[in-house]
Amino acid sequence: MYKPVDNRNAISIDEARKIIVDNIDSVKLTTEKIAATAANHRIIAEDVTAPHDFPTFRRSGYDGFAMLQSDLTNLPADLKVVGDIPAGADFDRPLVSGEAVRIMTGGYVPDGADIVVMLETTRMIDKDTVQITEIQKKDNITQIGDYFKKGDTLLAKDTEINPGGISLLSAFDVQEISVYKKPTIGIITTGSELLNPGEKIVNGKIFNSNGPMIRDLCKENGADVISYTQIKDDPAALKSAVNDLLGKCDVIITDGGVSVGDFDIIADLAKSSEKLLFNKLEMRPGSVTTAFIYNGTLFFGLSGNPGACFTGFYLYVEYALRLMQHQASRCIECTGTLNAEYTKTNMYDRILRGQYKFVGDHIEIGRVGGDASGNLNNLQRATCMFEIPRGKSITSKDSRLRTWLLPFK
Ligand SMILES: Nc1nc2c(c(=O)[nH]1)N[C@H]1C(S)=C(S)[C@@H](COP(=O)(O)OP(=O)(O)OC[C@H]3O[C@@H](n4cnc5c(N)ncnc54)[C@H](O)[C@@H]3O)O[C@H]1N2
Ligand code: MOO
Repeated sequence: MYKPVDNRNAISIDEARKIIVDNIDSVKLTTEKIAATAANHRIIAEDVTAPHDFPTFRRSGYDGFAMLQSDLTNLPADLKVVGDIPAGADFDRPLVSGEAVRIMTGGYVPDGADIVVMLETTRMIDKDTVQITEIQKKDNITQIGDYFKKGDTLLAKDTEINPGGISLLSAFDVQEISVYKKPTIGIITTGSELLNPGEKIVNGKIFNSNGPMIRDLCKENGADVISYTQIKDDPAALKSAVNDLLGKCDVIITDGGVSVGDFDIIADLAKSSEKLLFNKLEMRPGSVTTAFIYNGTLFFGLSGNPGACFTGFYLYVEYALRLMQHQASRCIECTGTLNAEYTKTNMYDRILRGQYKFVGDHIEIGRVGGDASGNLNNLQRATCMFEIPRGKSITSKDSRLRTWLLPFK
């Protein structure tokens, strides 16, 4: 018994992404408080402002001597060294005319002092007297609040924190912050041909290579993969795997079974969903990449072909995962210059896996490995993807093509 072939409405990459944007609110991430030092690459959910001025005391920018500028009008000037201020030390009285204190970089500049003279432009003429011979251009003092005033924004809401931000939070002893919870993901790979690791390879069977790739792509895009299952092409098994995940995941990603075959069970699930977002794209590979909302959960049905799975993830799932975390895609869209003629043509835009390099003032792009959608020989090596426009003409060398530079590559 064969299924009839369904007619699907093909849309462009940009139309599909617009649909994702319009429906991303179906996933609303709640917030949680976490330790600031554990927040690298998390997205801050509310502004963090400076609890006080920074620096909190007048700070020396150099190792040298602190003194009064008015003592330096006639050079050479000999000043009495009345103390030593190593890093971390306080000084218990204001400095007065004729005095200098030895001070270290970052040291507290005592009241009264209004200049720090670098060690290199001083000399000790006896154990307690320092002599300054050169005119000083700068005071070398960082004033209270020079870098931040109390109430200034340290990190704005929706910022992705990086180690620089962690440093900022630490500088102000902000120990806990509010961040968006990571999107929770359930992955279901489908296919009766899929072996489990360690099983014997026989005709018709393959190891599941897309599942582990999707799992790590999700993780590197800030998501929490809370479930990972491999099922046969069996509608009952799919239903049960989906039911187990509903309500627990923000997004469910399936792989395989989205085409028009008799066992394309995801295609059937998509049809029974409350909202089909798309199930045919004017691109290859990955033309059957599907997205839909089923029982309130956002689903992405990636193609089983490894090249199509890879392409579909970067163009749509990465885009959506970043969007739900209030971030732009990390795939940098730019124009690349093709390094060799490409002769294949197609009725749909073809997205090739490639490599790029910066050459002078442009980005040179070229194919890497095979272009068949089932070919996985370039998944590791591809550092970019680029678009061969649809149509009947050959794409010549030096064509300028829409390109996406891939993150973490
Ligand atoms: N009559 C038609 N047949 C096909 C069409 C079509 O339009 N009409 N489209 C072709 C295109 S294009 C693609 S792409 C595939 C899409 O197929 P599915 O996404 O439904 O995926 P499957 O049929 O399940 O598998 C395709 C291919 O990928 C292998 N696979 C599946 N899962 C994995 C995995 N986890 N790891 C590695 N490889 C996997 C699977 O064994 C197949 O070889 O449909 C074409 N057919
Ligand atoms: O979706 Mo298929 O990957 O277009 O070749």
